[in-house]
Amino acid sequence: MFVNKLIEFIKEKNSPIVVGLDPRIELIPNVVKDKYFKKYGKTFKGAAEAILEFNKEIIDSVYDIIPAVKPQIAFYEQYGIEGLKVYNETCKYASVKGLLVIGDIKRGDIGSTSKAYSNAHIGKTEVEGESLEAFYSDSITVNPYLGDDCLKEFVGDIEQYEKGMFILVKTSNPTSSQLQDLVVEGRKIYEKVAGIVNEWSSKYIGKYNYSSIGAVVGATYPEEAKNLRNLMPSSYFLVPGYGAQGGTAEDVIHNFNEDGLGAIVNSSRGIIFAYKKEKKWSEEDYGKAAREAAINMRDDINKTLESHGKKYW
Ligand SMILES: O=C(O)c1cc(=O)[nH]c(=O)n1[C@@H]1O[C@H](COP(=O)(O)O)[C@@H](O)[C@H]1O
Repeated sequence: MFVNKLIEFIKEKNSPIVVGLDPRIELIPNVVKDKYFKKYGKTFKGAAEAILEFNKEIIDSVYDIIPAVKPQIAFYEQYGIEGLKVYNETCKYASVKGLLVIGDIKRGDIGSTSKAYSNAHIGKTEVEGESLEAFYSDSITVNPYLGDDCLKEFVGDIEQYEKGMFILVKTSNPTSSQLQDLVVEGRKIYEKVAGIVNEWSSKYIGKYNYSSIGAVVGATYPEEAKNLRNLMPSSYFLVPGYGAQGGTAEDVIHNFNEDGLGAIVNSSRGIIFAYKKEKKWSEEDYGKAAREAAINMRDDINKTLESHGKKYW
């Protein structure tokens, strides 16, 4: 079951953090880019191959200190088919290195279309009686705004293939309140979504009392997190927004339960492009810089959890 593995990896590595693999070609070191642009020209193929080498070095540098990575598919899609191939190669490489892969795909459509998205990312696609895997991931992000019949289509594959999903509840962006905080029938919309997530979560609880059906709760909304933690006690929270978006360890603390579990905090730019932030790093050191940034983030969150009496393992 996805959530059991996630918890075991978090405990083994003493690390409730996720590294987001959101490559931006303009920030990839020239030593990597130049090689591929020379070989393939300034093309999608050149960009995609540079991204793959970059991602592999990042994964090699952090795989032993984190439980999971989260590639955001948009950063690959923008390079067309070549980008999508590299998305999948990145997911598989991370998995071979012993990491859980959270495919940040944010899908959701009418039921029958959601099923096709589910086949593509956490299930299998049938071709004349053959069951084939399109893209590899252990868990995905899902947009709930089409309602229950959309979510239901992902749940079948979660059960059958022991995968997970994180449903968007309260997102980290500055204007997330514009729609998510509207009050309808006495409750904010994100609270209503939390109610739906809680219902789905409680049907798929693993051996550590957490569910493979989780929620996305932005690090930038600590007050809302307190409320959401109570509304979805068994849901695992994916918490993006630490670092580059301004979220701090203190901000994310309410996403964790008293057992020190219940949340996994993501940082993308802050880790993978850490080499850009300090003069001490040369371009070639981008892997080392990412490792140091991931260790600092892990220690920051662990120290803060301990100071709140929330870490017991
Ligand atoms: O689902 C997500 O991962 C997500 C939800 C959300 O509310 N906010 C958010 O930033 N994200 C993703 O988390 C990552 C944040 O990246 P950084 O801001 O670079 O750390 C990006 O991949 C976003 O798409």
